[in-house]
Amino acid sequence: MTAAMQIADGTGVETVIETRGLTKRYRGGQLAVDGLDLTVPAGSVFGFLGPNGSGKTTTIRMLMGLIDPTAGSATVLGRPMPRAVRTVLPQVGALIEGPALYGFLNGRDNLLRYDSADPSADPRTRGARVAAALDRVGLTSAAGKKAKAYSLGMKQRLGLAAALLRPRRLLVLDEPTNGLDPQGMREIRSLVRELAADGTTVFLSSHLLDEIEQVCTHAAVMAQGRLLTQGPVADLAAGARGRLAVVTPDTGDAARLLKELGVTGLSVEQDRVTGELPGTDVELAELSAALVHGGVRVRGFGIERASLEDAFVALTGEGFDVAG
Ligand SMILES: Nc1ncnc2c1ncn2[C@@H]1O[C@H](COP(=O)(O)OP(=O)(O)OP(=O)(O)O)[C@@H](O)[C@H]1O
Repeated sequence: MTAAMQIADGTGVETVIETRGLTKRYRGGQLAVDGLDLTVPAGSVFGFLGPNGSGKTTTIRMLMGLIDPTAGSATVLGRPMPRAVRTVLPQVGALIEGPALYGFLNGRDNLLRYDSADPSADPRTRGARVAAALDRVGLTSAAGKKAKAYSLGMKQRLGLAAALLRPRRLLVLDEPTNGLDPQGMREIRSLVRELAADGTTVFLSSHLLDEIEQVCTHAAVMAQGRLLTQGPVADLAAGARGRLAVVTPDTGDAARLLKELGVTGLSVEQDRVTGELPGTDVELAELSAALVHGGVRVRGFGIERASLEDAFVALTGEGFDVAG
């Protein structure tokens, strides 16, 4: 790692994106991002999660130096943005609000065009670079097809290929799977995993909790311009307590007994009863013994792992509703 990266306070973890009090108020008065303190560790796949309109794109545009913050500061790869935009951006591959492609050119020619727009790219090795990028995103066989005939997923992949024409330390992807079908989503996800395995830090925004859980090591959760929480995905999910789940044909009796034992938020579905444990010091063995004692035929008993969605609900007191 180079000296250009920062060492986060006390932790020894290198950070590739760091913001302090980052704030954006648009001219119309809209406070889109409000005092954001974000820390993205090197080597992470960092999910920037929030419903539509929560300020994700605005944050990314500030990080990339496309718009100026109203207040606060941001460093990317250890350099202040937007001041160091010229030194930082060549090291960052970005895919923001869909790739800019020429529909009348085929995939390969689109990439050749991108590469020739880069003054530091050696024209003698251009063909090889483009071929490698096409291969990386699985577009080699479709390279001769016009980009306008590409599916949305292929267009996204071509955009990613353009971002990968040179080695990058950081990839910034704004809603990379937006509008894709499940197959397209899987392709992008596996590509992100491969890139991360090669050591590239990936920062991606999404309004899909599920996606963040599947692909990200770390996440930050935004709502209405503010950061609700950030950290390793496993820790975020663990922050929300799992639900007790009992599988039994005697759901009525089970629900009644569990209620007496202090379990709240009970819900019954077919042969399952789930609910919130009354406290952290509850003996699960006692609960199951009480059920059996009460004549309930217990076929399954345990705590269901909390998901990021549970954590989000616990944080906001509401579901992960996507507005708009
Ligand atoms: N150029 C602009 N001028 C004024 N307000 C804006 C502008 N761009 C965004 N906003 C507002 O700022 C808020 C945050 O928008 P932003 O696009 O950053 O959210 P987002 O989380 O990226 O959502 P989406 O996924 O829908 O893009 C929204 O209320 C939006 O209406």
